[in-house]
Amino acid sequence: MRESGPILTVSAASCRFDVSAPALSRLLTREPCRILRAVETVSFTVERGTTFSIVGESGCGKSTLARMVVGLQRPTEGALHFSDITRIDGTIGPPRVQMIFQDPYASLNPRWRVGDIIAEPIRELKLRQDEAAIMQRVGDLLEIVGLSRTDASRYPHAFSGGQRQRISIARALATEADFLVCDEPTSALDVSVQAQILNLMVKLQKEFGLTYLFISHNLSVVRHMSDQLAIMYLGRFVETGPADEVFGNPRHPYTRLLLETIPDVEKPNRARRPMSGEVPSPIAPPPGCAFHPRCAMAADICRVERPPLRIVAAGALACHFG
Ligand SMILES: Nc1ncnc2c1ncn2[C@@H]1O[C@H](COP(=O)(O)OP(=O)(O)OP(=O)(O)O)[C@@H](O)[C@H]1O
Repeated sequence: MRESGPILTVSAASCRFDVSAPALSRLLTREPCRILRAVETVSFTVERGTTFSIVGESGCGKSTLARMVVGLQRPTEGALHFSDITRIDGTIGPPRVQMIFQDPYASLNPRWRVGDIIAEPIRELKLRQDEAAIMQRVGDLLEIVGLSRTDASRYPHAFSGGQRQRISIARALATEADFLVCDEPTSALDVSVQAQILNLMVKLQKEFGLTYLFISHNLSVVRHMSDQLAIMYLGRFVETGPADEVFGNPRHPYTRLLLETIPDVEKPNRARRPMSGEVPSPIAPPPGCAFHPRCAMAADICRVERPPLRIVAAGALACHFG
């Protein structure tokens, strides 16, 4: 039974959106076509049972990449491939992929009881035969995520944000998912609740051998749960590698900038540098290295030549000076 090895391989995947004005209006105004490059030639593999995190500021293409992985968005170029896996019950096939969204208020149907929300995928996928077995499984799942069996009869509005995110996780597990794409799953929650949900996710990963693709704008959120880390800027990966290495020895000036904005629990009085500058438009990215307008190290070459992502130590880096 293969329990390790790549579960997802993404090969030079790009996603471009045509955001041009309607043809007639372009004809009249002579405005050219406008192509927005949300994700540009991104390649990576995710190993089974591990967490691969993608971090970057708002608008850098993280959600578009997540949507491509779950099949909600087709890549305009490149390919994504899930490897077949062998499950505990001996069945072989592609992994079941589920997404956990940022907003646990919007992602649960307010008119459904929690029990029906979690039971729906079990019924849909015919994972249990009779109603008693379905409700037994719903109760088990509620307990697995730290809620109580009796919560099945309540409606989502009766729960806090953190509890709702637990319900979302239970619903994802109800499909017997192997691979969870988590798009900012804790960013709508209070800091103390964030830690509880992250701890739950780590526990579930160990218990069920889950694989996570974890998306966040906040490096501190992914710090303790990532195996591999990719830093994304304007649609491209600029630094990748084992999480310990990227945190311990950040090479890209953008990674260092992201790290400087994290509060340091050991040095609470250290001045936190705010993020300077804005992410440029993905419709008209700057020439050369897209980060150069915000980079304190930028030299002439950075303004004209885009640094390719090249192998450095156990990871990869796109910087002329790394
Ligand atoms: N369907 C679409 N049509 C046109 N542009 C889009 C579409 N979806 C995303 N974009 C654009 O693609 C770029 C990347 O967006 P995306 O949501 O992937 O970034 P993000 O890093 O997840 O940001 P956020 O954290 O704010 O969601 C943005 O400029 C966004 O406006």
